[in-house]
Amino acid sequence: MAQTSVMTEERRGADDAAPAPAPPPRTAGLGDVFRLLGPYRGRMVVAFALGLVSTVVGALQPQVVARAVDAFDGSVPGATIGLMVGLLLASALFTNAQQLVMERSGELFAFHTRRRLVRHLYTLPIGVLERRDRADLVSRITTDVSQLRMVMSSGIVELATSVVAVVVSIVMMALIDGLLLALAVATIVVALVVIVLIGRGTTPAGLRLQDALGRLAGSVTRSLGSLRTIRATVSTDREADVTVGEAEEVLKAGYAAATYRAAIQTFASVTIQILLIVIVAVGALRVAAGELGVGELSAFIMYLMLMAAPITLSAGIFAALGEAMGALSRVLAVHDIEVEQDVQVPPAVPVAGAGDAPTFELVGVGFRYPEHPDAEPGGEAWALRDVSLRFAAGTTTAVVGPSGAGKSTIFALLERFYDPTEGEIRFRGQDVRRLSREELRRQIGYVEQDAPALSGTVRDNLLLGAHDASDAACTEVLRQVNLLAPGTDPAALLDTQVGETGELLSGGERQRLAIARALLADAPILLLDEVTSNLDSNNERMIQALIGSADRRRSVVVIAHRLSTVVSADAIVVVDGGRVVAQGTHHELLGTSELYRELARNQLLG
Ligand SMILES: Nc1ncnc2c1ncn2[C@@H]1O[C@H](COP(=O)(O)OP(=O)(O)OP(=O)(O)O)[C@@H](O)[C@H]1O
Repeated sequence: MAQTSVMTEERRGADDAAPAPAPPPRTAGLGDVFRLLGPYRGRMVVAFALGLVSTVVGALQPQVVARAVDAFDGSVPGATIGLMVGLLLASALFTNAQQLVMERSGELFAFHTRRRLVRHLYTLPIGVLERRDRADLVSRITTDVSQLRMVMSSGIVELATSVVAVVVSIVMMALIDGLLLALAVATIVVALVVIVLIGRGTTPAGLRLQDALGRLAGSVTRSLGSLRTIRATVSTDREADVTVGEAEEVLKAGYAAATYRAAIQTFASVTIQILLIVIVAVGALRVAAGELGVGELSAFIMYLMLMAAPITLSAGIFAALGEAMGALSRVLAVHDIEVEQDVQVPPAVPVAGAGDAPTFELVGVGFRYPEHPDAEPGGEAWALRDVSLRFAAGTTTAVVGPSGAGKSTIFALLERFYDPTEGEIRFRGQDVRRLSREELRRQIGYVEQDAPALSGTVRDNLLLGAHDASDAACTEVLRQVNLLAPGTDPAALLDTQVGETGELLSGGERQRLAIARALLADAPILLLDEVTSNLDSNNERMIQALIGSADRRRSVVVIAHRLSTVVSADAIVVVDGGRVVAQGTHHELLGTSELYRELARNQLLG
């Protein structure tokens, strides 16, 4: 029984190892809109109420005008003019208040949506993020949310207020003339049915447009990120053509969306014009027949105009609603991806304090990246196969092997960017899936291969790993890694901008900055992936001395191609084709491992 439960847990671990695949995009529906707008219900009711008052006040105007026309005797009484001005001002006041509430709610809605999206995005599994177009994700947070904001907040309230304006106008028109009203209502119902039918095409068109915009952003980001390579390979025109090609796709999708928008808007305004002509013609006949007064006809036409504005406005909103639905579908698609789960195998346990237990232990670990979900177990497509390893506390272990052997993948599993497909990783004796990822990561100072720096200052980069470190502590680690040349002003250095991905620094400076960051964080375990590849021999020796675990306080695991950097390590692990093929000290391996001997011979160490 106990065995079954272990098996179940192991199986679950294996399933969890693959990041959740992006679900097939689903088209957002009205249900999603109402769910999203739920928290803004109060504000929308206030906006609606203000709109209602403004509409009712506006609806009184034609009555005043009709009376003034019918009672016209050569002069307009001051009271009537005063009343009209008063109504106008009151209507403007309420309209302004309504607009303000709506616009502010819209901004709040956009902020909340972005906040949720950013928090969600930043906690998605690395495996998912690495496979998504990042610029497209950015455009979902920026342009898609803006698109949504326009329609969701103000659009919905305006739609509701428009309905009220239409209803109020209809009631007032009914009081004036039943026949004219019947004509107007019949025409408007037909128009609405046609608008809804055309509107159905706007959602897919909007989705295509937003997707095309996302791809355009991706193309520009890709090119700007590799500008030097593009210039050096004389590929500027070719790359520009690719990006312009994406812009053309936006144009095509934009044309399609515009066609629907134009059709809806045109249909709405033509219907209103025809209706006006018909009402004026029929109304004139009825005035001639003595069945309707001139003032009444004027009032009727004013109500028709009052109704026309919201109808045209609604048609516009309806057309934009389709595009907003497209944007909403793209925002929801990100929300639907499962975030990185923290503790995957209950019960959760706290991370144990440092002791003599091995820091990390890999037991029969096999791993395949999500690209190869169906790869035969243990086959070539597996990045790691049956790896069993222990990293003893307080020692320096080196991992060596040919390119593509799986060295960085081991680090990715220790950091829990991925979980093993098979087997188990333990940290101080505990299955890492029982530990909080954040707590585990706090125990590790990790310096990635290529050591990218983040846009910002040198100080920003250092504080990533130790948020509260003082300038003095920052300066000290910079001095330790030889980044603070004699005579340099430490404050000025800390304030120096490093460029978008650290491109204002040399490769070696970037590496030393990354090491300084890890040193400042002062974690008990250091994982260093090829961190001295760009350093001259002086700096390399200095860094080695610095990160070495001479005082056995720190456990260090270092990946290195240059064997000179690892000969003094306490243990060396040789990896090839995803398997551990040998382990031992430098001297032991020279005797036992053909691959290590070959690596050493090639580097003139043998
Ligand atoms: N994020 C990833 N997604 C898919 N496959 C990957 C990913 N990272 C690495 N791989 C593949 O996994 C295998 C092992 O790669 P890994 O980066 O661990 O090798 P390495 O030994 O660190 O190589 P190098 O010394 O060149 O850095 C390679 O076949 C590589 O193509």
